[in-house]
Formats: sequence, C-alpha cells, structure tokens
Amino acid sequence: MKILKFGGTSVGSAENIKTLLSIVANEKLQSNPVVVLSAMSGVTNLLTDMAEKAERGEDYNNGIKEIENKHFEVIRALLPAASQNPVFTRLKIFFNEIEDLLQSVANLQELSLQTKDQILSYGERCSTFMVSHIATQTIQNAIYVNGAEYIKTDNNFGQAKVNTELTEVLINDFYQTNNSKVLFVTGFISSNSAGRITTLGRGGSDYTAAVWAAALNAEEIQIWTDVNGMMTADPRMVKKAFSLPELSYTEAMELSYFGAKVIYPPTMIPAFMKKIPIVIKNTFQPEFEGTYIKSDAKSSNLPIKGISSIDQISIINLTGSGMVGKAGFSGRLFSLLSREQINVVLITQSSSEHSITFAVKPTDAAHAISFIQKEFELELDAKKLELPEVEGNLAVLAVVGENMKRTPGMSGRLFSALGRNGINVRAIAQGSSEYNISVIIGKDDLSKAVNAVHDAFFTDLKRTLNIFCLGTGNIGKTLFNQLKEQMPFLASNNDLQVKVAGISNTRKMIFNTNGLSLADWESELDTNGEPADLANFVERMKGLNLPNCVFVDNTASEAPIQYYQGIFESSISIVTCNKKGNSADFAQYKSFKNAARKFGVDFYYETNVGAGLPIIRTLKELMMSGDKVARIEAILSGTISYIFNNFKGDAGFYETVKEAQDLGYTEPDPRDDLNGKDFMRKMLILARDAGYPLEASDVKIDNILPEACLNASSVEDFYKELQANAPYFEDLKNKAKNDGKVLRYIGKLEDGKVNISLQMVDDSHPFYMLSGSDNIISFTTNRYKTRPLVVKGPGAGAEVTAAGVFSDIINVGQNH
Ligand SMILES: NC(=O)C1=CN([C@@H]2O[C@H](COP(=O)(O)OP(=O)(O)OC[C@H]3O[C@@H](n4cnc5c(N)ncnc54)[C@H](O)[C@@H]3O)[C@@H](O)[C@H]2O)C=CC1
Ligand SMILES: N[C@@H](CC=O)C(=O)O
Ligand code: NA
Repeated sequence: MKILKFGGTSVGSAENIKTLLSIVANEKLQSNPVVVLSAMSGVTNLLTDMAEKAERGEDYNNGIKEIENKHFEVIRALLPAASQNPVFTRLKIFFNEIEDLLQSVANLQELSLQTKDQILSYGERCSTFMVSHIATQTIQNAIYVNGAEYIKTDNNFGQAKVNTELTEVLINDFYQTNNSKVLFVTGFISSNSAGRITTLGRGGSDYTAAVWAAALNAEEIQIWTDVNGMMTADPRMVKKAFSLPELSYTEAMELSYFGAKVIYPPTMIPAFMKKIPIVIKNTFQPEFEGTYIKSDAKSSNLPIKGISSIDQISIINLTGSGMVGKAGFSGRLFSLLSREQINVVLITQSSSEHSITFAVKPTDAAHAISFIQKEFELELDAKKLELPEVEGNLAVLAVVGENMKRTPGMSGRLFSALGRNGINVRAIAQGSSEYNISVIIGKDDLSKAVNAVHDAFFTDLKRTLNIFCLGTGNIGKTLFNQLKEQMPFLASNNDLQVKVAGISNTRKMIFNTNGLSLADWESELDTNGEPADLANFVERMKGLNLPNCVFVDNTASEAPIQYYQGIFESSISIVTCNKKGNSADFAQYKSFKNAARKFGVDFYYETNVGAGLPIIRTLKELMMSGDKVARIEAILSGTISYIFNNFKGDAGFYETVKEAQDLGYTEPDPRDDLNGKDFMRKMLILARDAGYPLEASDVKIDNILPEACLNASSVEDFYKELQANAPYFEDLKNKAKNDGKVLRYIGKLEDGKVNISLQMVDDSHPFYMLSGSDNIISFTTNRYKTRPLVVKGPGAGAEVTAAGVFSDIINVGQNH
C-alpha cells in the first residue's frame, strides 16, 4: 500500500484536481492508496491573513468570499449539477464555522495559537472534503477522512508533537475496518487529548503522510508536487540544475536544510525510521520518474548531489582570550542561544580557540547580541571577551553528498571555483560526516558562486563561459562567425558553452545574460542596442557578476586599456588582440600581469604577435621552464611581408598596400604598419615577455617610408603620398632585384637591445623564402643554441587572428 500526498498546487484548480484523480485511479489498479491532501494553494495564507485582520479589528470578509469562490468554481467544473448540492451545503457549514471563529477573534481582538489552529484547519478540511466527493464520481469507495481524529498530539499549538504510540493504534484500528476504501485524509491537522485541533507546523501535510506511512508500514510515500523532484541546485538560480534520481535520507536532509524547498525532511523522520522510500513526483509531468529518497540509495558517480543555499544570513564573531582553553565557554554560548530559541545555522571555531563565529538569520542577530552581552557581562567587563560583532548581507552555500566522504580534492574543487571567480569566503564549516561543506560568502556573490560551483562539480555538463566583447570590426565579426560555427563542436568535444553576454562597438552596446544570438547579433545590436558607453559597459559587466567571465578586447583603441586593471580586480579574465595595453609603458604591462596573477584569472594575448601563430605561448613555455632567450630574429609585420612578397614585376607600391588592407592584414590605420609602429609594439611585447623591461623608445626603427608619407595627416592623404612617391618605391624594388635579393623588414632582439631594419637578403638567408602575409620568428636560446626554434606562417588576416582569440578564450575555459 502506498501513501500519495498532494500539495497545494495539485489541488489548486479543477484542471489539476482532474490530473490528481487520474493519478489516484491509476494507483488504485495496484492497491488502494491513502491520499493525503493539502489546502488549495493560497487558502492557508488567506485564512492566516483573515485571522490577523480580525485580531486587529479590520474587515476580513473579502477573504471568505475568495475562499468560497475558489472551491465553488472547482465544484461547478467537476461535478454534474445534480451532485453539487451536498458539497455546497457541507462547505457552507465550514465557511459559517470559520466566520463564527473570526467573529469571536474580532470581538476579543485576540488570536490565540489554539484558535489560529482551529481556523487554519478549515483549509485542509474544505479541500479534502471537496476532492473526496468529486472522487466518488470515478473512484469507487472514495471517502473523506478528517485526519485530525487519528493523529494525536501534545498541546503545542502551531507545531504540535505527535504521540506516536497512540496515533499508530488509532490509525491502525481505523484502517483495519476501512482498507477496502480509498481514504482521502486531511494533511497538516491533528488533535490533542481533549480533542482540540492542533497543527503540525511547517511541512505539516508531509508529516501527516509520513505518520500514516509509518503506522501502516506503507511500501512507499509519494509526494506529488509541482517540480521535477529534488534538483542539484535551485533551478531559478542555476539554469543547468538537473533532477536527481536518487538520494539517501541524509543527503535529502542536508540539501533541504539549506534551501531546497521540495520537502521539509524533519517531517519525514517517521518514514526514515522505518526505511520507507519516499519518491518526489511531479503532478504536471506524471511520467517523470521522480527523485527517490531511501536508505539504500544506489551510489552514483556524482561527486556531490547538490548545492543548497540561504540568501539571507548574518554572522556573529566572538573573540577574546577568555575563550582559550575554557571547556564550558561554547557550551554556555550555545545553550544560551538554544534557550532563547535562536537557531544557529553554522558554527566555526579557530584551532587557537581565540574566536568563535556562528551564523544566524538576520532577524535573530540583534537578539543574539543582547543575550550574549547579558550572559557574558563579567567576561566583557574584564576584557576577556571583545564586544561581539555582527556582519550582515551574507549568504550560505553548501555542497552536499555522501560521495564527498573520504574523497580528497572535494574542498579543493569548491574553493578553487570560488577563488577563480573572486568570491571571498568569510567562514567555512565541514561536518565531520563529510556530507556537507558550507561556506559563508557575500550575498551579492551567491548566484555567481552557485553557478560556478555547479560547473566545477558537475563536469559532465557543459561549463559556461560568459564573454563580453568589445569591437565588432574585422576581427570581432570574424570571431562571432567562428564561434557560431564551432558551438556544437565545443559542446561535444570540450564540454564548453560560450555565451556572448555583452557586445559593444563605438556606436552601440547590448547585454543578454542568456547569451546573445550569434546568428543575428548585428541586427539585434542595431535595433535593440543602447548608445555605447565604455565605462558603463565595463561597470555593467562587473555588476552582472556572472561566473566564469571573460572580457574580450577586439579593438585597436587605447580607451579600453584603462579598465583592464579594474577588470582583473573583479576576477574577470581578459583576452585581447589589441596591442595597445601591453606596449604602453612597462610599469603598466607589469601591473596587468601582477593583477591577473593576484586575482587568479587569465590574461591571454597570443594575437598581439604573429596573429594566431603560437609565438607568445612558445616564448612563455620556454621562459617558464627556465630557458633564456639569447636572440630573437623575426618578421612580424604581415602587411609589410605581404607587400614585399607581392611588390614585384609590374605591381605598384600603392596598389599592393591597398590589397593588403583589403585582405584585412593592416591595422585599422595602415600607417601604423608602414611606419613600423605595429612591428615595434610586437618586438617590445616579445622583449618584455623575454624578461627585458624595455620601453617603446628603446626600440630602434629603420624607416621604410619617405618623409612626406610619414607626415601624412590622414589615411587618405597617406595613400595620396604613396602614389606621389611611386618612383622611390620602384627604385627600392629594382635595387633588390638587380642584386638577386628580396626586401625584408626584420626585427632583432639581442643583448637586451631591439632594432627593426630594412634589409635586402639573398637566397642563403633563412627569411628569403616567404609568401603571402607570412611571419617568421626564430628563437635562439640556451637550449636552442646551434639551431634556433622557428615558427612560421600567415601572421595577419581576420580568420587567423580571430582563431587565435578564439583559442585564447577556450584556454580560459579549460582553466575553469
Ligand atoms: N588584422 C589582423 O591581421 C590583426 C589584427 N590585430 C588587432 O585586432 C584589433 C582589431 O582590428 P580590426 O578588427 O581590424 O579593427 P576594426 O577597425 O575593423 O574594428 C575595431 C572595432 O573596435 C570598435 N571600437 C574601437 N574603439 C572602441 C571603444 N572605445 N569602445 C568600443 N568599441 C570600440 C570599433 O567600433 C570596431 O567595431 C587591432 O587591435 C589589431 O591590432 C591583431 C592581430 C592581427
Ligand atoms: N597589421 C598587423 C596585423 C597583426 O597584428 C600586421 O600587418 O602584421
Ligand atoms: Na601569435
């Protein structure tokens, strides 16, 4: 025999009651279930509200009308007219009794807990009477049972304690003579030895179900609610939360203690004691298997079962020498708090015994402090104890699961997820059961923390990276295309989901925490974007406080650089192809590196040198393993490389530069390429990464342009000057050709000095053979001494650059 308990929403409307009855009818095919019902959703609140209004002498009549309508609407919808009258009549009697009670409350302007229980009891009585009567239409032998008559309690109105022995006898006696029937039992309500109504407190209908199940040794309790069982986290906070197929009783207890509102486990203890399995089912999706809570839950391979949280908590810190070595101190403290009915959520004590921290509900904090001040007055006066301090605006996050037991690395995983996301942990507690690790963090960080921790533990799910992208030009646009194309690949091969949470260019900006569509981000930005505002873009990114966050700078602008430091400080990683940051003054370059390290995030800029070619990471890996760079020789301007590779035969210089620009090789301002500045930036970044604290002014640059071209005040003028100076470039070309050589613009770092020079090289030079926008770099180091390490390939262009930015982003993802 099974106990089926339905919550408020399941009896909340005609439609839902129909579903409920079909579930009961289906169960009846196996055996007659005992059905426990709650009040219709909203009714208990209405009754409470009316009772309180009556006590204050306010008008409460609208409430009765509302309750009446709720029930009558269902009756009219589900019963044929001829069968409605007996139900109307009985409910009318109930409503009259409620009115009488409220009238006496109003007369006395006093609401005792006893009277309140009496008033609240009508919620379950009305719903259960109504549903049982409707049930008789389709279910044979359905009867109404006032559960208050069989659950006997003490006189603790509002939260009565069950007299188990007596209750079990009464339930069994009743059941013996009625087991051929389908019993519809009121949840939540009970009675004392004098027969007065009492109630079972929070989760009371679950309690009723558990008490009946224990008394009758039921084979299972089904809790029918409106969600898919117990989930790994609150689905309103964590979109990726999923339903758990099985949990142990302990895990269910731990998960529910902090937050998961599906059941209130203390009420299930009678069932736990008798090892009766509990299954949480969804009335609105009956085919869903549900979550099984049982003593022999199959051990799953999930590292944890879930993450629960409380978003409102305060902590109280007690410090002082008076505590050291005093065995009775914490005993006194916590018996005081328990005596005063202050619920302590979590406790930590440092091993020096110099301080105790405990967490309470914010509404209890002030009381706790004043009780402590009274209790420890002597110690406070003698300065053996400091005045207790309260800290508010905090939250608790707890990871829960029996698999954590004796598994090293669990707390490591928790804290590194929190650390990488810049979440400061105020206090920590781990039960010695090792089923639960709880941390106290800032309330504003809770959602970010729960999501980051969920990603860190449930690694079979796709981890989410939230990226905020600045720049939608040549590179930015190409990156979005690549991301769009590679999404399915990333999901299946890297378990990674990249969400573009914000985009800005110089005109407009837009945000979407669910991820902007990569198919139509452009029209989305145009039509729904707000005017761009860089400071605001950065502030909003920080304010959203999303987990696993990356700022991607695809501009050529100096403007974003001033925000890098603050972005790192907010524990947000940066990926950039923009060289302006790393090539400004050395102190700033250094401070970015330090900030990224200090705040535990990544700063990746592979495309600063040689676009997607693995140059920065090659150098970094050499340096990390202790190698020393003796010399770097390199061609690092894709634009100039392209020009020298194609400025041949009849080709004109001006036309070749134009081609390079059209192919997407040049900087937004092509003068930056031709005047050597872009090359200089790359050499400077390499030299710095190789350990030389150089400034831009330390780099000597051979100029390849005539004065007039260098001085051009606009790009348009620049191109005009290139045309006007055609003979100069023709001359250069012919000179090289006549000597059987090619033109090469080569950068060199040696003995800590950097220069970039125009050279004519013959076919014996390793840089002779290049084509397209090829870059080449050769590293001579302690280990690569006689033959250098060489990297060569296309060093400019939108596809290869965006690909480099893309792989930097993926690398950040791998570190999460
Ligand atoms: N083209 C190439 O082969 C390579 C380019 N790069 C770098 O890529 C970067 C981007 O180049 P392109 O895409 O060609 O430039 P672009 O001029 O096509 O696009 C730049 C984008 O940045 C936006 N932007 C500029 N300032 C901004 C600000 N303050 N706030 C918001 N948005 C702003 C612009 O609106 C535009 O959407 C440059 O830093 C360049 O050095 C790096 C390696 C190779
Ligand atoms: N404009 C640059 C592109 C890469 O940084 C170049 O030509 O090399
Ligand atoms: Na590179």
